[in-house]
Amino acid sequence: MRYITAGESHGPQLTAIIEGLPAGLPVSPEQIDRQLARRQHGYGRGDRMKIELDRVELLSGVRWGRTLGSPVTLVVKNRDWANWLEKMSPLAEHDGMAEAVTRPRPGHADLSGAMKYGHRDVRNILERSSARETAVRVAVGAVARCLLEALGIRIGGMVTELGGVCARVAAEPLPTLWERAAASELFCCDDEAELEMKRLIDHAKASGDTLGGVVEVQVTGLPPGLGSHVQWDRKLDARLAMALMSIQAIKGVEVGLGFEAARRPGSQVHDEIGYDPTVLERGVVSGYVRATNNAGGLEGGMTTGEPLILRAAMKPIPTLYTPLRSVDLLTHEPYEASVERSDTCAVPAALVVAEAVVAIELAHAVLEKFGGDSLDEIIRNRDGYLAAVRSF
Ligand SMILES: Cc1cc2nc3c(=O)[nH]c(=O)nc-3n(C[C@H](O)[C@H](O)[C@H](O)COP(=O)(O)O)c2cc1C
Ligand SMILES: C=C(O[C@@H]1CC(C(=O)O)=C[C@@H](OP(=O)(O)O)[C@H]1O)C(=O)O
Repeated sequence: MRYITAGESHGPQLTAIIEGLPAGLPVSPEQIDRQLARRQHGYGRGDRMKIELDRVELLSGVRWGRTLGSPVTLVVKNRDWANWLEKMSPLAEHDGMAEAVTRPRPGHADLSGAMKYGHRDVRNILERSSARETAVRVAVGAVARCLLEALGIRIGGMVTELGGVCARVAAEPLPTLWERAAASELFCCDDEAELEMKRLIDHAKASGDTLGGVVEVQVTGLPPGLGSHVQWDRKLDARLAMALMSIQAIKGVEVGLGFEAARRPGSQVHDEIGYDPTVLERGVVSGYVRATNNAGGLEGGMTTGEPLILRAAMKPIPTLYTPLRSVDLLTHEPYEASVERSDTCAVPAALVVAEAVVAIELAHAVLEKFGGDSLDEIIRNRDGYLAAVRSF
């Protein structure tokens, strides 16, 4: 399975084409719109989210609610386009530099992109580097989720840190934590920490500053053996890390214990292996059991069958309403950086994007492992494999 996205932040629409999905997969616009709405939610976002009401249009590859096996085209329209018809026109009859953005924002793609592509108007870079693109990536992720859910694989997550405030995550089953996160404005499971996070966002907004944070994505119901140890680009941990790092403003990824593993001796890191045949009676896939899951569900680039635990660190938003120092690209004189309408904090939105890219990578890994051109064929292949694992 592969996909590509296209579209500018203030252009008419965002488009994605997904190739390689099996036939017979139930997909509905409602399932996709639910994820799009989650991405728009979240305390600390700017005024753009008051304009947009993201909805998907399914333009190919789905008929009567099921995939055909042909490429699936997804479109999310930009409502803001109506306000940018002139500034974003594809037609040539415009004074190129009249309203050019020429003071690159530190931390955004502006300066490197302008030098690389030879644009003096930074808008030609920021339109595509903008995280508006993540709207359609979340739509692709929602389709990937449809495949995973058909196989009993569930994805959720929460914001675990924001502006330096850490949430205490109680030792409760994941579905309970996911429900609690869903009820919070910041997708946070710790009410006390959430209040403090909101206070920090208010303060940052009032002072023209911005905040980042950490999101955690969890996945349950995975069979052991997705991904492979045999080649660098088949290792699932590497592929998941790349997917997460591809999200705008993500600067670090952890698997399981993550960086904490580097600080502990092996005896306090690795998850000891036991065998308990009684778990098979409860429908658990394999009799091999682990008392801990410090590995976060991945060993040797393959799933272990334990829940997948991934964290991604988001830097603070680069556009500051109290701008940082920059230089004008036309005069080379020092100036304050340009101010584009902006979010104060988008960590909750980044969680939804992180879940989406993890879903996409896992759907890819499932299709590699179980092959098949239709969902039924994938399920048959999966069941054959699970029978082998059960008696292993
Ligand atoms: C959901 C989301 C919303 C974002 N909103 C903004 C924003 O309003 N203003 C801004 O300057 N950057 C925003 N960013 C971050 C920039 O898009 C990002 O920092 C920029 O593309 C440069 O890429 P890099 O940070 O990965 O190096 C957002 C990122 C995400 C994931
Ligand atoms: C539009 C979205 O996020 C945008 C991401 C973004 C950036 O620079 O990344 C800058 C802002 O764009 P605008 O100036 O048009 O408001 C955000 O609103 C979105 O998430 O849908």
